Amino acid sequence: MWTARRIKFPDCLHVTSGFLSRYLRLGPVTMAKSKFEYVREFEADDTCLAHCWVVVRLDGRNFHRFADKHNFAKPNDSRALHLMTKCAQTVMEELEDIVIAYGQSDEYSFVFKRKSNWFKRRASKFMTHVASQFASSYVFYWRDYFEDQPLLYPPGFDGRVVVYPTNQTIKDYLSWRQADCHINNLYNTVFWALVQQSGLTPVQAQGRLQGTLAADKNEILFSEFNINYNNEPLIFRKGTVLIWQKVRWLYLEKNGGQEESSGT
Ligand SMILES: Nc1nc2c(ncn2[C@@H]2O[C@H](COP(=O)(O)OP(=O)(O)OP(=O)(O)O)[C@@H](O)[C@H]2O)c(=O)[nH]1
Ligand SMILES: [Mg+2]
Ligand SMILES: [Mg+2]
Repeated sequence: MWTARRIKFPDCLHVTSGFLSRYLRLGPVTMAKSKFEYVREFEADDTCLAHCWVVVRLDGRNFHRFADKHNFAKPNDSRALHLMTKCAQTVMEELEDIVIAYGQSDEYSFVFKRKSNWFKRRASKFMTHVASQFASSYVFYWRDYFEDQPLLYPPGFDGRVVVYPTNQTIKDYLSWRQADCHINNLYNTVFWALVQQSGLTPVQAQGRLQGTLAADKNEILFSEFNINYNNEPLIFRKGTVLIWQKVRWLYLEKNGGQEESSGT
């Protein structure tokens, strides 16, 4: 049974540090070949297949609610999209070997180069580093994009890793995400026009759009709302691609003030 005992603070500190130092001293020596070593065998090998493109895709957790609570504009909130892109940019700058990123709505995909050996290609390392860097950036930069809208609770992002074996499959993956952006955005643009401009209820708007094809939706937008879908902003229709750009940068040499350029 535990009994409450009054320990003066310095005594307590002494006891704690004595305990710690004993364990730290023994730690490396005993743990290296201890009988406990076998537990490492429970760790799964999650090395991504060699020579393949590795994709980490993040997606906002329950962003339907998050968007509502934070008064995102419907169907697209430019602040939210640009904040997502700022986070993706931070991920690309802070982590290694990401060659391209693609984002739309509450998701971003990051493609690692085929020959990347970052963290020995362990999927869990790729995914957790991307997710944590992205989520912390989202909170860190929130105020830069949502000046008058306080962040009401911490957002979360799920992540998955998928490995693509050929250039064709990675191209098709990116095309698939972009097609998803297009289909959802066309639907949402008409849906919210019907609700916001024609006064339909969400259920009525949904009913009106049931069974319609892309051409029908374009027609509704044009004939009823004078909107040419092709003139909608590209960022809404196609999403955002981030790639590295080679730049020449100038610096001044200490002596002589001569300008030189260097490729990065
Ligand atoms: N109003 C508004 N909502 C957005 C915007 N971007 C994303 N969303 C919301 O975020 C949702 C993203 O869809 P999903 O990722 O499929 O759904 P989710 O609610 O995040 O749920 P899970 O991903 O399954 O956790 C959309 O359905 C919208 O409700 C935006 O710019 N404006
Ligand atoms: Mg989501
Ligand atoms: Mg999503």
